[in-house]
Amino acid sequence: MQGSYDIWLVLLSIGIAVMASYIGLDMASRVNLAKRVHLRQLWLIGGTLSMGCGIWAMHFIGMLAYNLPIPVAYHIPTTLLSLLVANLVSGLTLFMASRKSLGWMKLLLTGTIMGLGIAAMHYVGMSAMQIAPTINYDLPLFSLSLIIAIIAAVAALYLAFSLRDENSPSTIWKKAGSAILMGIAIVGMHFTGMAAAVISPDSICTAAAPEYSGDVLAVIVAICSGLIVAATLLLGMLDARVARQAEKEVRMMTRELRDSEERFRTMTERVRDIFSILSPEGIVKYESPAVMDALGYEPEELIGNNMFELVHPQDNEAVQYQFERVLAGEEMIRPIEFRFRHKNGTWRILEAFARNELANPAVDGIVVHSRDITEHKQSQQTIWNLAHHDALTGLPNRSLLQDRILQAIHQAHREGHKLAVLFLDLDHFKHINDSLGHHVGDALLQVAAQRIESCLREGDTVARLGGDEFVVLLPSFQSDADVVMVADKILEELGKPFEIDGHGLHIGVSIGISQYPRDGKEPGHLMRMADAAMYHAKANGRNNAQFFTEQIDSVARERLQVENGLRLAIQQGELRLYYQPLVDLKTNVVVGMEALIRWEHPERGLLSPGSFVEIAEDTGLISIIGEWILGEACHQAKQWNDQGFALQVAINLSVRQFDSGNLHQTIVHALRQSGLPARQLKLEITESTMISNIEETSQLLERLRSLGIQIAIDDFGTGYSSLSYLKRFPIDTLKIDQSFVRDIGVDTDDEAIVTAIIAVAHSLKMGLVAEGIETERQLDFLRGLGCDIGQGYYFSKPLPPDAFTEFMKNRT
Ligand SMILES: Nc1nc2c(ncn2[C@@H]2O[C@@H]3COP(=O)(O)O[C@H]4[C@@H](O)[C@H](n5cnc6c(=O)[nH]c(N)nc65)O[C@@H]4COP(=O)(O)O[C@H]3[C@H]2O)c(=O)[nH]1
Repeated sequence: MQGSYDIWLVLLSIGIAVMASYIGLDMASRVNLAKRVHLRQLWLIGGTLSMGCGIWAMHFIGMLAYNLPIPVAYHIPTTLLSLLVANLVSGLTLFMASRKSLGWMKLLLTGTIMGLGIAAMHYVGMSAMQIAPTINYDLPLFSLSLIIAIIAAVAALYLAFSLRDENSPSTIWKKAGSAILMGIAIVGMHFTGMAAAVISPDSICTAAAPEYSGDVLAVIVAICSGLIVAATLLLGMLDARVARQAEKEVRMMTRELRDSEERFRTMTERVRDIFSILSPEGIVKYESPAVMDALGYEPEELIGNNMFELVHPQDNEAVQYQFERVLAGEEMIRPIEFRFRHKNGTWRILEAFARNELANPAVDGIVVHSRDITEHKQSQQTIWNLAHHDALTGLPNRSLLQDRILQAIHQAHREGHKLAVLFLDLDHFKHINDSLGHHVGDALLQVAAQRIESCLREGDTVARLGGDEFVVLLPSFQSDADVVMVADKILEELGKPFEIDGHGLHIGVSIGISQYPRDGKEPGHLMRMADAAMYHAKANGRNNAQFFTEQIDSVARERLQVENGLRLAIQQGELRLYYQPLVDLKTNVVVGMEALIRWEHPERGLLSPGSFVEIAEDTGLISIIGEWILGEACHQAKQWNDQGFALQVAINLSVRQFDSGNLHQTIVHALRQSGLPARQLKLEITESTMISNIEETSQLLERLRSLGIQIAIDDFGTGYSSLSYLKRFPIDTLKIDQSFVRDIGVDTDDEAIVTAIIAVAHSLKMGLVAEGIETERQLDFLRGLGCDIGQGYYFSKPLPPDAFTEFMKNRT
């Protein structure tokens, strides 16, 4: 029996096949893309039903499209069975398409099962036709329908699997194309199967009466399944749209997040500052990479650890306190500094700011921004040390000492105890420094500093003020005996010989002690009092310690008064030069005079040099005074020259004038200004001046002598110079000190010394001046030994210029 096809129903079945295929592809994606398990299950069930119903509807409508000349009825349970098969096949397709992987073997096997399943649905559906005799099948076409079904199933599965991950707008078209292909293949299988059916020409409908008209059934099935398919499609499209929208938003947010993360990372990675996020308990939640460079830790090593465990124990409480304040919502105005353990075990100094970001869900912690300031601190410390310490000995300098004394005074005041300041001046240091050179002097000071330190306890301070002056601060003591004990220890230590650069050196120390609150209440005052006591110790024979007393105070005050008065005296012209004649002992002719300074004090009258020259030397005022003396003496000598008294003027030079560096210039200036010939100028220096800085002094004297100026050694015999110096220095005259002359006729020892000095001078072809001649006997003795020139009260006391002029006039 031959049937005919209703073309509209055929087209409808093709349409439904294509839609069902599309649903299959779409559902595979949806199942795969669903993130949650229950969503996957929902899409799987929904997809199975709509795809199964779609395929089944295509098949059933395809069957209805075939019009037989006899009425056809369908056995409902069998028809429903075919529907079940269609759904099982769909379920299997979607399940397999949503698997993680699908190898070729699995694909072929599953595809074959599915193909056979679709065929089974078809042939089960066919068997629902209630006609007799039963339908036979043409084997080749039947086989072809199976092959088409399998190929279509494999292709469908492959496409569903490969397109499932794609979710771009173009995927819709890919899916649509694939769905058309698949739909045609399924329809092809169906109609091949239909073509394989051989219906006997005498077939009749076995049903009593057809339960439903084929057309009505087709429309109902088509509408129902179409609705299911369309609803599923709509749902899928809607879902896709929502998903695309959501995805777009997620993409935008992701981009923004990525950008901001990038910005944050750039900020935290490229800067040397460390950013940390801590929990309220101090547990590290985030650490920026800079922590590696600064503190040696990988960020991961710190995350999860308590930050406070790495803070220096001494700083921990302060850091915790600050952290608690931030936790309480306080804002930090100034950064906190603390030591933090580097991975290598050393301590680094960090400066940190913390901000409470607990309320910010994106941070949810305390943000700490810290910076390693160790180097900065160290250089600050170095600068501070340089500014507050003596470069040679490394001891605190004057400025730091004053600060320490001040602190100690505050503490002593609070706690009601006493403190002591010991002023130390090394004895004979200058001599060693000048004679053996600065390098020996420096080394001596360094060793002396160490020895002083070794006598002190922790908390005491020893400072170097410069030169050979040291100050010891004892911030607390009970009785004077404690201070005496320290002073004695220092005296003992510095009294031991020093072995420096191959020289065995002996020095001592003079110590002056002042104490708070008895002697003064502020650092400068205490230092001055200790200094005054130290002078007293020096005057007391050196190498001893003296407490400050009222009597010392008056001496110190006196010195201060003289110093201040002397400054005024220079400005107000109170200084005078007196002249004492020098007489040729053979001819009794005045050949020269010695210029001797006097201070015409407005209240105290005429003061002799003994009361102010030493102070002028100590304070450095001697440089200005010495310059004035040179100018004045040369000027006066030139005047006498002009009056016909061509005399040589002798001027005393202080050792400090040699230190000034401009002595040569000053002398030349005085000679040029006055017009006095250089040969009429004689410079008197003491033995100690001569041996201080031997090289420089001898060179300077040599230069002066080359101008025609004469050099005399004053007070010869009282110093400790070696006779060998006499040969090394350019000396014209030796002046025998008056202490030897005074005892001529009294002390034979002194007479012997005078005799020896005269013999030495003669043998070295030097001139001789004996000073302090007061008696005829002294004069005779000296004259008898061949002494050239004499000076003393016997001839004249030092005279002011006018009197000296008179004296000269009277002599001629
Ligand atoms: N008892 C006694 N004394 C006599 C006799 N003949 C001279 N004299 C004193 O002996 C001192 C000699 O001076 P000098 O040894 O250079 O010792 C000087 C000198 O070292 C220093 N001096 C004086 N004038 C100057 C000066 O212009 N510059 C410097 N740098 N020092 C000076 O002061 C010292 C003392 O000077 P004057 O008091 O002027 O004391 C002078 C003088 O007045 C005498 O027969 N009997």
